[in-house]
Amino acid sequence: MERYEENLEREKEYLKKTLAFIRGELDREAEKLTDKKNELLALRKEMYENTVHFSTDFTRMTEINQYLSLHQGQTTSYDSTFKQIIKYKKMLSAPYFGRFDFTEEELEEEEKIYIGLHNVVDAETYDILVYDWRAPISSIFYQSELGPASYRSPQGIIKGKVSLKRQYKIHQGELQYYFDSSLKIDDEMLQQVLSQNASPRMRNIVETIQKEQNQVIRDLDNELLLVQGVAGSGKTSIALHRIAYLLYHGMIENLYSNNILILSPNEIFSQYISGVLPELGEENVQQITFDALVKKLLGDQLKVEKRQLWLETLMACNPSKKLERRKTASVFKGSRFFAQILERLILTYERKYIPFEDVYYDGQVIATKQLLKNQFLQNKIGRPMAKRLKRIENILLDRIHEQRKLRIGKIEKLVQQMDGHELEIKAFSRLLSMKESSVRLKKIRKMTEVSAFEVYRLLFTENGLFEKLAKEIDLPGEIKEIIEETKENLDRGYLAYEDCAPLLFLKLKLEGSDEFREIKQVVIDEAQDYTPMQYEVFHLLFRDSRWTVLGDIYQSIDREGDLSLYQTIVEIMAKQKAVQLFLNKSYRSSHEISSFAQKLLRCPQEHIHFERKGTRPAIIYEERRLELIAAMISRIKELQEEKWGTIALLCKTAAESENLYHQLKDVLDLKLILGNEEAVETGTMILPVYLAKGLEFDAVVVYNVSADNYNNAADRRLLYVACTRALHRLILCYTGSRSPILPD
Ligand SMILES: Nc1ncnc2c1ncn2[C@@H]1O[C@H](COP(=O)(O)OP(=O)(O)OP(=O)(O)O)[C@@H](O)[C@H]1O
Repeated sequence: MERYEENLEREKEYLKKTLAFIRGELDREAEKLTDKKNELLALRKEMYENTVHFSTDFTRMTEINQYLSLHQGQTTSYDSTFKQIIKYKKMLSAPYFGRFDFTEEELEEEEKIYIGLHNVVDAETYDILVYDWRAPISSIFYQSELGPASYRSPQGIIKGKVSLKRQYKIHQGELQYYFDSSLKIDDEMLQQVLSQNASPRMRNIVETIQKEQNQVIRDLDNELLLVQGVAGSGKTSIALHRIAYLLYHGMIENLYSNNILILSPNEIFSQYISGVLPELGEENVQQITFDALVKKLLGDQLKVEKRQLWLETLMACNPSKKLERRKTASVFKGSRFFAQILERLILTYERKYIPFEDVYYDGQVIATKQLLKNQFLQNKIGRPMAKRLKRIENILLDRIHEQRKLRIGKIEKLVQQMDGHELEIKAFSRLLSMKESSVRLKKIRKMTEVSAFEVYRLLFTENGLFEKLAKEIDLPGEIKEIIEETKENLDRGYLAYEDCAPLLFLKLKLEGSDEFREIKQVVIDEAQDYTPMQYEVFHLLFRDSRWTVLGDIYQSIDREGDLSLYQTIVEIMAKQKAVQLFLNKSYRSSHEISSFAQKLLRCPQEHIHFERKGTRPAIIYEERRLELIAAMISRIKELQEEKWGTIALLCKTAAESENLYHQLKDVLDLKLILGNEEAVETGTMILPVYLAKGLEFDAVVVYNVSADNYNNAADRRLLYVACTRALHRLILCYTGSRSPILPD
């Protein structure tokens, strides 16, 4: 104890010194900021006074440009000082959270390495008071135990010995306590973090990143990193910390926040995770949902079914032959077999369906049908079809242009012979020529314009074409009906959710795309929710990107998922260096909730839960619905009195959520979430399970777990998702007969 007190004093001294240094730096940076601001204002004034505000004069333009580039440089410098100030201010509350003592091999001196959110360096003495958690040496803190340890530095592997590992609880600049951990980042700290209330925004976990998580965060070797992790294993958290890590190292490799893209399941989720990167001192990166991608690439011309509507249809408890067929169609259209059919469709279209014709100009053939076709089919560098057709169009238009003068001359002669145009021969001739050109252009474009939608439609409308292209491919039993139903949809300009990815695939193959050229890193969360066809689309869109793909096959709600998905992704992305990692430990739910959720799965996964004791999940049964509602109200009121920050009442569908909301809203303080909200806030809310994917709540009440509502394999996975959203309390309630999925 005496020793602890002694060390505590020393640690307090170090903290005091570090804080004093940061305050000094803050003052200096603040001064710099004022100077930079004044310089910027002066430059703006000078620019305003000394340059013209509008000019087509080249020399004046260069002058303006010089000012603009100076202005841009000064603004960047101002921004970087401003960011540094924010970083220092944040660090005043807790400049670091851990320390380890390291002696490098062949060096005598032991170094005390303090780890925090950012580097704190004394530029005069070169002393590093705090190391950024992402610095190469900091990996030891997450990765190594006491004893021999090493880390990868830009100069190679550095070996040495760790003699101490310490963690601190610093609050508002005060050291409250510390403890030494001999083995791993101590459970005590993690216990504390995990016993907190859930937050409506995801938090950073930088102080307690675990060894297996650290491996994912710091992997720089692989171009494709796949992570299968159980519910609550930290996949989303890791994805965001990985982005922060990549950005830190990106300073060397020119990777900036605008080069990274997160594919997010929905807008609520996007909002939920949007705080982590700024908390880590980084700029947020772009997030996009699949629906938004469809809109971006296809525009507004078609009526497109969004994922949420598809899920709502899927979850509805009125099974019909049509719905079963749609599920089959959705699996098939999401498969690589269908991608193969679409590839064959493109080849067939190229050879048979482009209406090449002889092109005439001024009574002469300027290109024969055969010549055009030959030119088009010559494609040694694998250019997309639309680009090759455009090239042909340009060649034709160039040829026409060459002969246009002659043609106008001829038209003028004809006009001269006409009555009534003697005074306007030139103008009238030009008008006639323009009319001719417009008719001709239309004719040419009939050959050279290709619409992905029309090509897709052809597959379902042209008699026998689908069967012909599907040779040696196993088709679903009801393919005729599926073709017919797709045709009906397309004929009325309606694109079902399962047709979105195939149409995008076709469009990207036909036209190519430069839309996301700047993207170098794509992060896909909830990877199990995308079909192989969607991965084909991502591959075409983000051709030169590296990938971090994280998912849990047990949480796929619209299809049966299995581990083969990851192999499929490896094949589609075709990267030289790919690796798959597994995360089996879950951190979200209490021990009791985790064990309960595991029992829901028919084939329990390899799963370790973090030992945080809680209350056993409760299952409420009432004979009548009204009694059930009354029981639920009283339980939710209890939860509210217990002061849980976020309480979610989860229903199977949006329709059920809405219904229940209207029955409860006068007695309970609660919000209805149907997917259009900006974000989920604290309080009690009611929402469909599929919208709660990826989120978490202190307490979860799952409504209507009856045999009618939850009975098949898909319901099992949905219920698993629902239960694994809970941190501290889980209540399930039903009336009628109990779902057979629930454990005894
Ligand atoms: N190392 C850690 N330290 C502290 N908290 C952690 C750690 N790892 C995960 N958590 C916490 O566990 C919870 C679950 O994390 P996260 O949502 O990232 O998991 P997930 O694998 O994406 O979950 P799911 O697949 O169920 O949506 C979060 O509250 C997160 O803060």
